[in-house]
Amino acid sequence: PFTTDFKISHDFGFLVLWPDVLLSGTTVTGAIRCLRRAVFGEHFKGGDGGRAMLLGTILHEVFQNAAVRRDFSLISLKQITLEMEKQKPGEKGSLEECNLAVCDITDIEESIWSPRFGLKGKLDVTVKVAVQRCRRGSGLQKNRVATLEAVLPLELKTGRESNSLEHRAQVILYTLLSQERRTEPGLGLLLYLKTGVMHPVPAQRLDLRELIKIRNQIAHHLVNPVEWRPSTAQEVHPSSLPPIILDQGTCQRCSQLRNCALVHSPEETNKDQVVLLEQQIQHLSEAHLTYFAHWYMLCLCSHGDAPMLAITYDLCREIAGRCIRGLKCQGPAKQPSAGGRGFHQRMIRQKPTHMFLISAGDRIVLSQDGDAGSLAVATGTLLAVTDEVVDCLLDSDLARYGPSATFCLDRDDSGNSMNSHLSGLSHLMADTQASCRLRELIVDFSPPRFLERLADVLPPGAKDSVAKILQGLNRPQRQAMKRVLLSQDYTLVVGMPGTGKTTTICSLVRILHACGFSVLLASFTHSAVDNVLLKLARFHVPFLRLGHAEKVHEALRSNTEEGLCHTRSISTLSQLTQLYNEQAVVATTCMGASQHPLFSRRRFDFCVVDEASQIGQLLCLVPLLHSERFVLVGDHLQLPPLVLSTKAKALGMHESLFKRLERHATAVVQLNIQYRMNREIMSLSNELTYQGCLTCGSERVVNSRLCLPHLHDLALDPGSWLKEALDPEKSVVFLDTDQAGCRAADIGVIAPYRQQIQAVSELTTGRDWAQGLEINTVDKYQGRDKPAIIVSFVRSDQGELLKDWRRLNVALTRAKFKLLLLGCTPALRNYEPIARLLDYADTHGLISFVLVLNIKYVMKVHVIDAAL
Ligand SMILES: Nc1ncnc2c1ncn2[C@@H]1O[C@H](COP(=O)(O)OP(=O)(O)OP(=O)(O)O)[C@@H](O)[C@H]1O
Repeated sequence: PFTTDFKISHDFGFLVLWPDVLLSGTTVTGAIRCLRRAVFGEHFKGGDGGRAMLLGTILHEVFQNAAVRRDFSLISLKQITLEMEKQKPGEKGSLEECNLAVCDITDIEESIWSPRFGLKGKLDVTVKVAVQRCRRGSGLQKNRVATLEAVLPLELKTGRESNSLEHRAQVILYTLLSQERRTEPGLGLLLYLKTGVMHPVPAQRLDLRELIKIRNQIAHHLVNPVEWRPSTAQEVHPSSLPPIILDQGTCQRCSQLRNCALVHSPEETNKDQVVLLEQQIQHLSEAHLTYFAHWYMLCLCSHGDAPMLAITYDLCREIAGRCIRGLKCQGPAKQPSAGGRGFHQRMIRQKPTHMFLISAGDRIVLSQDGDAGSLAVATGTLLAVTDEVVDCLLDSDLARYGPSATFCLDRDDSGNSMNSHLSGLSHLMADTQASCRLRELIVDFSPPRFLERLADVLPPGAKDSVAKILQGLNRPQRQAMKRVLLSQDYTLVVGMPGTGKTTTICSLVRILHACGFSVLLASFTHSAVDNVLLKLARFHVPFLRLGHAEKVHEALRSNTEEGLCHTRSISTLSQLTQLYNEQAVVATTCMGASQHPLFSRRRFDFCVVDEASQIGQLLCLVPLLHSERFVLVGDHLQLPPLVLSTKAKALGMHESLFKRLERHATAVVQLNIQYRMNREIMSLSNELTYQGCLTCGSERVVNSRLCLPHLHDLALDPGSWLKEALDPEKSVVFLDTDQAGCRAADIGVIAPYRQQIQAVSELTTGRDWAQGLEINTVDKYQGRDKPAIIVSFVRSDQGELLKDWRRLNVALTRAKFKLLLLGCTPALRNYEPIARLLDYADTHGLISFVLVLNIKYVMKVHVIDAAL
């Protein structure tokens, strides 16, 4: 039970600062030698790796598999098996007064999050041991041997047997994590796979205290990444970092050396260190360093504002749609298809609660319901969700908790996307040819170069196939193909709403492929990548889809690495290398491009990035680092990158790379022929955003109307607002609620606020007539469309979201045949973009009547909606 008084003494208790910052054992122990490196390690993740880490991972896995089977002779990788066989745990355990034998394996990769100690981690192996303890005494009690059973964390080490401070410290921290699940073990085990020697590591209070102190220092630096000094010109500055250590040897081998050099200031270094650090950045100009400093600070700002631990036991979470409680496993977990990994678990929902902040594809974390001690028993991905069931891919099997256990599912926000952004920034500053060229284009704004003649790039043999692909395209789309083929550096393709971006990208990839170029296709989300690939697959262009198979569209799984390895029976490293090298088209998310080993050995002729105006500037750099030329497809007049931190946004973090490079008009081609909206709906966006530049692709598009076959059966009163609102000939109707006092919260499909969506969903969830009705924010609708859209503007007072004209533009360009806008015109006139829209609607007779609404009519709206 919580009290307000906590007592910490020499012998009892720890002071844990910022307990919501969960740090891994590796991070804390890494800080023993250099605290600064540990802080950088959390910011610029992914710097370590290489052969040693790969071997380590393989060895861990082989050992863990053998341990689970309790048979160290059966592993298919024979060479390693032989070594493993000699290294069974328990053979050489020794501690002066402890004789210890492993009797059972309780768990493998047990994941534990501990907000109590501010730590998290995965225990390599959790073992049950029998400890024979020799009790010293006198007389008859002399040298009595007691056998105790205990469950202990066992840490595997694959490198040299050092029994080092860091290794022991890691085990000690795992004894703290273990306390979240069972009684304090007071002891952990350290097993060196190379020699087979196992060291028992007692968790002494003094060691624990020192390690918690180090953890607190790292947490302090992570929580306070920037300082606000309002009196200075810049106002916000990076906070001071832990000091640079004075050990040249350690620094020279450090994976964070470049990042350390990029942020160091001369006054914090000694003479020798200055030389070492300056060497790392001597290739950079003042402008490059300024770019680095600016974006580094933006990332820190945004990181400092990000919520820390998503899972606090807050009763409001369920009501706010942030979690699903009361989930029960429906039968045992299945193994995923085609060599996939993890546990495919279907869970039954006890009631269909709303969950607006979690959707398929999200990273999730499962905790045991109502038991703070069993936080994060599994993590994974949400595959699908209905009112009745939830399908997840998990990293551990929930069977061990028994059939009656109930779980709570939360979105896992602990993974920090800032790492990928900073990794992009750090690589941009590297001393390589590719980074140097990108710096010239992006930081120095060197004008992009173009060839004069297509004949210089088009191989004669490809002419016919290229001409055939071009046939299906309209003039601006063909123009875009030509510009890309002539480009030496980059092209920006502006895809206005409904202008066939996917068709254009797909044709572009086909043409580049036909010309013999290799292409890296990237986007922000998995679904956007798959969207293009699904189209591409129809044209039989071979491609490799990187990414976890379970996150990839079912129809594309045979093109994933797992799928291709399976169908081609790839089992050796050289076969895998060949697969990586021979694929002319490779597709990935931007984040995926920062992690996959393929990118350490391969460059592409072109990189095509979809949704580029919505991708953060630094994240967009990640795939570009692996190609000679790039094409960004987007529209900066639609939604910009999402930046949650208001401070970072105010300082310019929402500037996409697409927007930054748009200053070079020669690089820009516009797609302005659209196939989505009829003329009336399109005219709103033309008036508001595109200055009349957007045109309809055909007469059919111009005159298309919503088809309502049952409209006449409804016998609506002549002159009623509903009759007018549903009239297919009136493609745009603005329902003015000013005098009627209608609660706008009662109607709507697109709304700018989550609370509004929640309110409307509560009225419709589970009702037959609302089946398939989609209610969402503008942001979730970007890139999509529907035959009819109802936009509820909601507010009758000032609000930030409505001020964003790009958001308004997206809301107005989702409907194909019918757009109903609902709002209070006098209030909405306070927003400049909407005022312009209202003027336009007014002069074109689109604001047709004042609405008098009561609850009867609300129900009618829904009934009619079902009839659509
Ligand atoms: N050149 C064209 N001629 C005829 N129809 C086209 C052409 N280009 C695209 N379309 C049509 O336009 C519609 C939208 O195209 P597509 O699926 O490529 O766009 P999208 O990427 O979903 O839309 P957006 O441009 O809004 O992102 C499709 O029905 C497609 O067939």
